[in-house]
Amino acid sequence: MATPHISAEPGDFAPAVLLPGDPKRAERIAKLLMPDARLISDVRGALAFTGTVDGQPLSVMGSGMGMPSATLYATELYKFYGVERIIRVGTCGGIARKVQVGDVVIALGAHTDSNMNQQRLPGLNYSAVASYDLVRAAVDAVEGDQRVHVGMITSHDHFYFSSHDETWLPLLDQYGVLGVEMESAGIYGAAAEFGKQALTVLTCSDHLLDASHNMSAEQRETSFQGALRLAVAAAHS
Ligand SMILES: O=P(O)(O)O[C@H]1O[C@H](CO)[C@@H](O)[C@H]1O
Ligand SMILES: O=c1cc[nH]c(=O)[nH]1
Repeated sequence: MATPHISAEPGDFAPAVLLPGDPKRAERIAKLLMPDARLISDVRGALAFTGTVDGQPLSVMGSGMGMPSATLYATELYKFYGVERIIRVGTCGGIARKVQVGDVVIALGAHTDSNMNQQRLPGLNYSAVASYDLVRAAVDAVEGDQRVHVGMITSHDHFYFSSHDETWLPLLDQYGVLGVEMESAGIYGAAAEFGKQALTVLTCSDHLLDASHNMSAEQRETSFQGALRLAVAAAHS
């Protein structure tokens, strides 16, 4: 029973799926965590793998960039493959001054300039929030001096436009927004639609108010170990 966008068979996905944006990051994560990982879908290059971590099944799949793409995959995983929890493992641009490049951000909730969730509940400014149990499991897994922030992020449609606007940034900082990315509000909305769980754990790859320590493109795809450990803890909690 393939879907239009996933060629896996029923039972191929584990109940918990890590969902990075980049399919190559999905492949790196699968190789890093699961010696027994097998490719279960590659439609449109959205690579998906399933294996085990410490004896527990886990899947990892690339979502592509932006809410339309990530929400489409989240919907098909929840609705057709029996997936119970999705943990996005991504990067974000830092907004709050206390967030430094390399820090981890656990997204309690995601504001958004997208209207995808408004289409679900017309007339409502829907609040897209993470699953409390997953937040708690990720926070419980923080060790020692690991720099981790827990709070709100914002999910934007544009990479190059509104979130980088000089008038917006101080306001977002004032209102406690930790960082910006492009998928979580959509994924959290899909989880709510199907009564499932979702969480986003991000690595700050660049800072919108101070570009001096920004990661290179390669670092953005390889500097996710700290976030990954928290994501796996939440996946298997
Ligand atoms: O690193 P990923 O997970 O792709 O996340 C961020 O990076 C991409 C933009 O460069 C967007 O997908 C944004 O959400
Ligand atoms: O969406 C994103 C992701 C990383 N950095 C940004 O500035 N924006």
